[in-house]
Amino acid sequence: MLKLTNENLLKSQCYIDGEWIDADNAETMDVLNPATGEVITSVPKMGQAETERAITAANAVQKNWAKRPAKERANILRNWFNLIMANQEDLAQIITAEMGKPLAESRGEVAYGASYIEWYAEEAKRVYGDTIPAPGDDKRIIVMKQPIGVIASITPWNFPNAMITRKIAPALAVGCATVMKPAEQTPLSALALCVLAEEAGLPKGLVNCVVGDPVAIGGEMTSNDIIRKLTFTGSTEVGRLLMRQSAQHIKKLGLELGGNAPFIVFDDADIDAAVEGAMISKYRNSGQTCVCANRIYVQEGVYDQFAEKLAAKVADLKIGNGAEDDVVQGPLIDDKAVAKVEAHLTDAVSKGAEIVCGGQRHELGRTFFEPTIVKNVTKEMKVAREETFGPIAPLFRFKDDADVIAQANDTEYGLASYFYAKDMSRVFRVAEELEYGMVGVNTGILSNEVAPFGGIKQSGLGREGSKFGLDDYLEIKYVLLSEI
Ligand SMILES: NC(=O)C1=CN([C@@H]2O[C@H](COP(=O)(O)OP(=O)(O)OC[C@H]3O[C@@H](n4cnc5c(N)ncnc54)[C@H](OP(=O)(O)O)[C@@H]3O)[C@@H](O)[C@H]2O)C=CC1
Ligand SMILES: O=C(O)CCCC(=O)O
Repeated sequence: MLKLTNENLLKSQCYIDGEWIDADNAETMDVLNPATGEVITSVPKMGQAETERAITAANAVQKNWAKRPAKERANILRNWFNLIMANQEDLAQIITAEMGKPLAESRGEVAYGASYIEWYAEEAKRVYGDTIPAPGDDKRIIVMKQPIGVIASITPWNFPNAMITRKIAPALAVGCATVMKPAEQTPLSALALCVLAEEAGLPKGLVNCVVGDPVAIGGEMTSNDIIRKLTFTGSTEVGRLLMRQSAQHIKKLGLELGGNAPFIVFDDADIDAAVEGAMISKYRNSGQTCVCANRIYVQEGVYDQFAEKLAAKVADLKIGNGAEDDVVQGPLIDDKAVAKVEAHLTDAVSKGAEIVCGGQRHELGRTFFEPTIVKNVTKEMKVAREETFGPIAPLFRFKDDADVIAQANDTEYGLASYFYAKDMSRVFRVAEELEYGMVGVNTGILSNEVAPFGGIKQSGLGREGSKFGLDDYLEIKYVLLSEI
């Protein structure tokens, strides 16, 4: 049973044009707690018509919002940030209830999500244009940056709060209006953010949240000409589909898609630090993040030592309902997620990998899976090519730098990568040669609001966070002034 201090944060209706409403056909869908299987509440199952109304509402207010001075927009966003932090515990309880991650991680996610609002509230005041020396004495060139207009966002279940703020905050800060569609497993965090957005003073219609049929909602978002940008976090498969659908109106796209992160431990690394980094990178959110270490490459001289130390740490992980004290591994999101983990493991073992620890569903049942380590993994196995999105640490052995860089880059993905080494010339060379949007050196965690998060290759387009993240919501206009 979800008990909140501020009960108003638990919503069972969607938020369109500043009103809390049901689906036109009154259909609903249940939101389940993945740790217990209990129904937390139900939410409307909306479709095309409601999405269209949300887009129209956003369009009606966008230009006025954009005209307000950046400082005014910033002050309202700052109110939103303050309210989120004041309600941090309730928002964390909601994340844990609908998504399953341990409460400590949920509290961290709320603060992490809010940090994007704080950062962009500040940064919105610095949307500088430019002047350019003109090619003739009778001419002047001015470059201005203007908000792109109405944007749509589609977000996943693994970070039900922060993936929304990371997209909405820069959009609102520069003067865009927004329509969001959260994942069907985790709509409650999104709706709670809307409650606080309203309280913070964000004008009616500026932030809209539509929950329901992904095909109908995504179809409207990509076919409605008012939407000028679609920002999506989720699987590469759905990203590709949305990109295809967006081609009709040549919409700007922000895509944060799948990853297949290599985590490399060189023989000169601090092995204890590398083990700590691997624990965070691999087992945060039970392995359900797109930047989780998916392939762990360990140089042959330190392979056994690393495997032994990692296994000792994994043995200490407490599994259970994320709402309970000291639990650090919650359930996986659903049966499909467990089936993928099992398929990857079965495939690896059938091709010669050896289970060091874990390897099966946990005795708690449901979607709890034991944190697992497998040794003697090779590139022929599924774990080498596909994102597992679960708590399996596959340990690959490598000989030298050239060998591991070639293996690490041998994937269509290019989101996050990590390596541990001390030698400075190696550090620079490897950081340059890894074909990834993000490289963590001697660290297992990369994400923060001041840095550009994003991938290359089939991991996506655009960047979120940092000053670079603002450009994704702005258009450049060049004005040529000519003397007459
Ligand atoms: N990059 C990342 O952060 C993430 C990667 N993944 C990867 O994807 C795999 C599958 O996870 P899954 O949750 O199914 O990811 P999806 O890509 O299916 O879901 C992400 C979001 O896209 C929506 N969506 C799904 N289909 C459509 C569609 N046709 N049109 C518009 N929106 C759509 C979902 O809505 P709805 O929930 O209503 O289906 C959800 O809001 C994971 O195992 C993992 O490998 C998953 C989540 C996050
Ligand atoms: O998995 C994701 O989609 C989001 C990455 C989490 C992070 O920001 O670190």
